[in-house]
Amino acid sequence: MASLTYELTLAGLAVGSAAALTGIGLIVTYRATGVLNLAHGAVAMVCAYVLRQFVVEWGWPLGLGAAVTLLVVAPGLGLVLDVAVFRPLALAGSDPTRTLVASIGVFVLLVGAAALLWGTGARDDAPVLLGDDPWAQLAAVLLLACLVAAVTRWSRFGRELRAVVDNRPLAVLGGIDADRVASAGWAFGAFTAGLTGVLLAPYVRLDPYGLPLLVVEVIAVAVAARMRSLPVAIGAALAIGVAQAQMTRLHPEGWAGPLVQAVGANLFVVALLVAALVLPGVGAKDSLPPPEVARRTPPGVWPVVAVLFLLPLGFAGSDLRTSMQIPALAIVLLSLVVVTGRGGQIALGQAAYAGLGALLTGVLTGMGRPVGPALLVAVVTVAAAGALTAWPAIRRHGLALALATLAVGVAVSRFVFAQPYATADLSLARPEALADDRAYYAVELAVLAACLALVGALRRGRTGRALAALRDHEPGAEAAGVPVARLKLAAFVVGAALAGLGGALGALSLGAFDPEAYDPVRALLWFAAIVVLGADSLLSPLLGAALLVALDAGPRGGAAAALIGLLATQTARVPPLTRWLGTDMPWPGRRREAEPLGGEPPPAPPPRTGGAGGRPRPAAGRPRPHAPAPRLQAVGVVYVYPGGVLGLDRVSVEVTPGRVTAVVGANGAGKSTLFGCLAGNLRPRAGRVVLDGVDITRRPAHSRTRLGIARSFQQLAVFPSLSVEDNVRVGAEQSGRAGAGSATEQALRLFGLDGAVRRRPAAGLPTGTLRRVELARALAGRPHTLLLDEPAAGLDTAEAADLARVLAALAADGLAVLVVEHDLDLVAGIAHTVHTMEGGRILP
Ligand SMILES: Nc1ncnc2c1ncn2[C@@H]1O[C@H](COP(=O)(O)OP(=O)(O)OP(=O)(O)O)[C@@H](O)[C@H]1O
Repeated sequence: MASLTYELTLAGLAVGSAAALTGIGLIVTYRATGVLNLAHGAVAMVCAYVLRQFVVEWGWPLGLGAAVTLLVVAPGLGLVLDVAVFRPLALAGSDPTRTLVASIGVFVLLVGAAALLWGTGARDDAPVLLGDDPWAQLAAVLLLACLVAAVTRWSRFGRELRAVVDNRPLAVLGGIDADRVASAGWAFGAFTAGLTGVLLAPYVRLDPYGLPLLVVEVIAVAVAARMRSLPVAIGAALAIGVAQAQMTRLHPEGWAGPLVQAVGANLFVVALLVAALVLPGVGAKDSLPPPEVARRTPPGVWPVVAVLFLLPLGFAGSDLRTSMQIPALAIVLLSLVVVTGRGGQIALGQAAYAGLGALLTGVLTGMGRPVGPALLVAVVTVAAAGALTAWPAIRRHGLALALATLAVGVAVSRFVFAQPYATADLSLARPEALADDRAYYAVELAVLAACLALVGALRRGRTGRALAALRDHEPGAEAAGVPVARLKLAAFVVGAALAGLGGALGALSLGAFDPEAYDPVRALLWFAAIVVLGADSLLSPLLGAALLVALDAGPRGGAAAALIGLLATQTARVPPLTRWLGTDMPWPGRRREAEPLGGEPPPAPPPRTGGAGGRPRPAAGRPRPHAPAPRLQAVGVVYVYPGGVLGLDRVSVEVTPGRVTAVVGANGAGKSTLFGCLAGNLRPRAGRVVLDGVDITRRPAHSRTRLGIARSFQQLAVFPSLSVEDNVRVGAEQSGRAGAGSATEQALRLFGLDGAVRRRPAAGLPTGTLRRVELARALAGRPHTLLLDEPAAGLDTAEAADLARVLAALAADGLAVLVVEHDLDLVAGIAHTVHTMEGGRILP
């Protein structure tokens, strides 16, 4: 027994050391470049193919082939990725999320290129470099880790690397060539990827898909190490490797048997799930950047598309069968328009929902249920699964969200689609009436048209505006009253249902369940496709599905992946394709600097005040708050930041109806912290926030907005892709009060935004105009209390004076106004009460 334990431990160490190698490569690249390279495994796969090409195909000696592969090809590939993909993105001022999309593009491009060059079949003759001696592998890993540690600790390059990692702009100012550091990071990362690839290739099937995904699973060890600690990554990799090997001894009887074995064989996937869904998220809190400007599709485009989609009705045989994949895939891609295009959420697990839809339909029809009801039950079940899996993901952003959705996709693929107990003997027979391919294609088209109409209506209406607001500026959307968590969940649920429906229709067209069709790599390809075509466009799914099916129907697979991948790596240079058709100008596009309205001067802010007793009063058009205005109070509020900094120390303050209350103080005095506690973005450790006697301390931000407490932001929080009118409308619609239309009109009029500017997208309008848009949005919800965080920031003197008049008038009209402001002139002119803060306290 002891010897079996020893043998299994050795086997586990071999797997663990390969995983540790990946962890080292991922962490070093991330530290040097800020990029978590999802394509690490694809680089590993390409290097394994290259070594095989040298040694098996061309007959080179193994040593020479390995040296050229590891010391020339792999670092060279890393440098090419740096120069051709990631540096241009950094120079274009790209955000981490776009960089993430580029790394997905590299993944898809390399997988596609490998399929084109070497075919999609698995090779079992990859050369063996170190043998299966785990000690040799372990020694190689430890040697490499020591080398990395020594270089980073003691060499000049190491000092530069640490400086760049700590603060890149500061390092550059200090004369460090950050590009050189990044290039070295890419070259080293690619070298470790290459080493992993050539070590693993003989023991796993070498094909374009398997190895890259295997390496994706191992990202768990880098996440567990918080993308920082090499010893933790190596320890986690070895521990999981050994535990996975030891689990092969378990053979429980009964229903748990296959499940335990599946877990045992996929412990890295379990670790990825835990790392992505349970551990705190890694990476910056970015979302996809919003599209710049919404454009209308020219009227001629849709009829042309309709005719093209009707053409296959005249086809027969294999052409028709191939065409039948297009509407099904278009529905799957449409799910990404909802989640990614409109909702701005990264979704890398859609293949799982598509596959589950197909699988459940197959199981139900296999049990004798008719196809229609089976499809319906399958879609509803997949929607529920979407809710379940999205729940842990919805509080994550950017990289963390990408990993969470990817982990779900990989887990479903490994634990469901790859398991014989789930997919054995599954066939999907169409009903008699739809046995004819042409009839089935017609039904698919009808379903696709219905889905397009549904998503189109969703995008145009109140939910579509709220989703766009969420995508454009999440805190701003929350402040406007959008229930962010619920809306994200709804987007993921609708997305899962659409993906499930498309997946089921695709499987029904084939008459079989093909697990390869729902491989997690597909999900990456679909995501990249919808992003490069234009994520917030109804045309993209149609174009994307036609492109992917047509290209992959050719003699060699991989052409579609290569093309889409290439485009996804070039988002800094190539705009989304549907832009040429005049549809929604979608992401990606650089956010433009604020620029004046071409030709049209910004309308003058409305000093529409005046009235009895010399007190300013806004025009009768102001959206009226509910009366009488309740009183907002902070009572003994204490707030402590996670690092232990005391933000607020027993602060009590009252925001009184009909008065302007100002809070002033030096930088770091605690003004923004107080603001956050009142608005609901920060939860106090002690004390209460009270509205008209009711404790609202635990109410989230959007719910406080619905109670009548509106806020503005220090940094502008408008929704750039929406028009001025829609920005304001979101505030009116989400406040939960009736009469959104008239409230929008009144707010637009009050702030002089009811002219031609109302139809302009907020992107690119001058700061002064955007401040008014933000205030109009806040007032459109008919609040009784207005919290303003440095409202004069970025305004010129005239604009600040106009703002002061409006605020005074609003207070005169009964509103409770709190202003946190540096501009003491503004405060002196309008405030009835001024509090001074210092060191987290209100001075007596
Ligand atoms: N996220 C954070 N983590 C840790 N400490 C923080 C954080 N945000 C603020 N602080 C600290 O809390 C204290 C209060 O900061 P706060 O931002 O509320 O001040 P402020 O008066 O609004 O300053 P400013 O005018 O510069 O915005 C400061 O000491 C600040 O350094």
